[in-house]
Amino acid sequence: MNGKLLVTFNAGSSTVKIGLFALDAGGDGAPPRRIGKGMIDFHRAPLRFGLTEGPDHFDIELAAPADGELDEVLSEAFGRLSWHFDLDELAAVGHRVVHGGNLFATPVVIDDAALARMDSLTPLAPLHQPQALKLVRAIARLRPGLKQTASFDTAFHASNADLTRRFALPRALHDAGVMRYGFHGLSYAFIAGELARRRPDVAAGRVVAAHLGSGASLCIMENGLSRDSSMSFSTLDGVPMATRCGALDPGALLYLFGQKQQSLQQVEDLLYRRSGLLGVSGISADTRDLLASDRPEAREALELFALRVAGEAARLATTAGGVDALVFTAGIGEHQPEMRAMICERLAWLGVRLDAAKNAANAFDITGAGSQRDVFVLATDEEQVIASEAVAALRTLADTAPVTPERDGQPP
Ligand SMILES: Nc1ncnc2c1ncn2[C@@H]1O[C@H](COP(=O)(O)OP(=O)(O)O)[C@@H](O)[C@H]1O
Ligand SMILES: CC(=O)OP(=O)(O)O
Ligand SMILES: [Mg+2]
Repeated sequence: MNGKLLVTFNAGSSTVKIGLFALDAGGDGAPPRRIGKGMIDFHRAPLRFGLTEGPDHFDIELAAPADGELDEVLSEAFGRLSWHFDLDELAAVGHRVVHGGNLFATPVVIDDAALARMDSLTPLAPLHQPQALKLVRAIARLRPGLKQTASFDTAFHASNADLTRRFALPRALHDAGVMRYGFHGLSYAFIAGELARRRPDVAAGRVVAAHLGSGASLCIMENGLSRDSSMSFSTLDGVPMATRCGALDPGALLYLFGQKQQSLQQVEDLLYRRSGLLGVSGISADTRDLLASDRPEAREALELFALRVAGEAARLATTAGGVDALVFTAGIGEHQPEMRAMICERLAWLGVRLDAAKNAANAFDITGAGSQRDVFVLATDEEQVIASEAVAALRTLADTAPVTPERDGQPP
């Protein structure tokens, strides 16, 4: 593989997280070493660009680009990177692509055909897929010939049993791909690896990992392999999220379309952007604001979140025939003791007990005295997984032609 540098983009629902990795660390087979990180936050945009140089670390801040400005922002970013690095040293850019459907079970080097297939899954992840693919196309225009890779959220759940993946719909629909996929797989892959490193005894068992961020889901892993998860066909299912509704009676949709004569666009906007914590509280999509509020609607949104997260943990335990440990991760999971306590109180019947002081300190092991399940807090790192998968994809598919530069939305 040529090049010693790797840039990663993790396009989530409310932010794009950027990673800068060195590939020269420790010789062949060593994981990419993170040397920089950054963020485009679409809600709390710093509206400036910066690259702060530490002893061996770069902090990158990018303006949240308005429509049509992405190329300029990225061009500036590559320009600034070139002050510090020879951009010919750039081996690839790795992307998180949320939906791989049943089209992608492993990371790939992106070519025109792969890009078209990823595009075809956009309706199933409208908050995520367009952002990631916009970045792919913008980078193809800016640096034609540079290899780009895609790592899929869905791929980690390929180990789920056929029965688990099935909706109770006619078989033909399942065969056509209408099934449970599961998301946040890059995060769960990182958690599985980190837990195996720190507590191999626990990782070998049945572990419910709760990725609680803007998007939120839970996954039960057995010996590090996904057995079931709360998100399914799209990024709407499972627990309530910042602005997404989580599991909903499909009869409510029939009512909205039929009796209320709502359009597809109105219902999509309602379910993806106006529901969840924002919809229930009417105050904010951010749990920090809700915890700080004394309004009863804020409390109700948080209680509903905790109830549904605990309920999913119990359902997932049924899939695996039990649960030995819980792991909390992502923004809420890593930083919010109050929310972890609310969820664990609802799992007290399972013998879950927290150590209040360790929980308050966001410690790794927050298991309380007499608890029948271990409880942990782990910081996730999706970018590290994207970087490792990019290296793997480049090794196996070294000859793939890179994406043809084109304007957004126009055929090549
Ligand atoms: N340092 C923090 N302290 C408290 N809450 C946090 C912190 N960071 C993130 N959160 C909470 O986590 C949620 C966002 O999760 P995050 O994983 O950062 O989002 P995303 O899914 O966009 O990556 C918000 O509800 C926010 O309040
Ligand atoms: C799949 C998903 O919801 O991702 P995020 O949490 O990044 O929005
Ligand atoms: Mg996220």
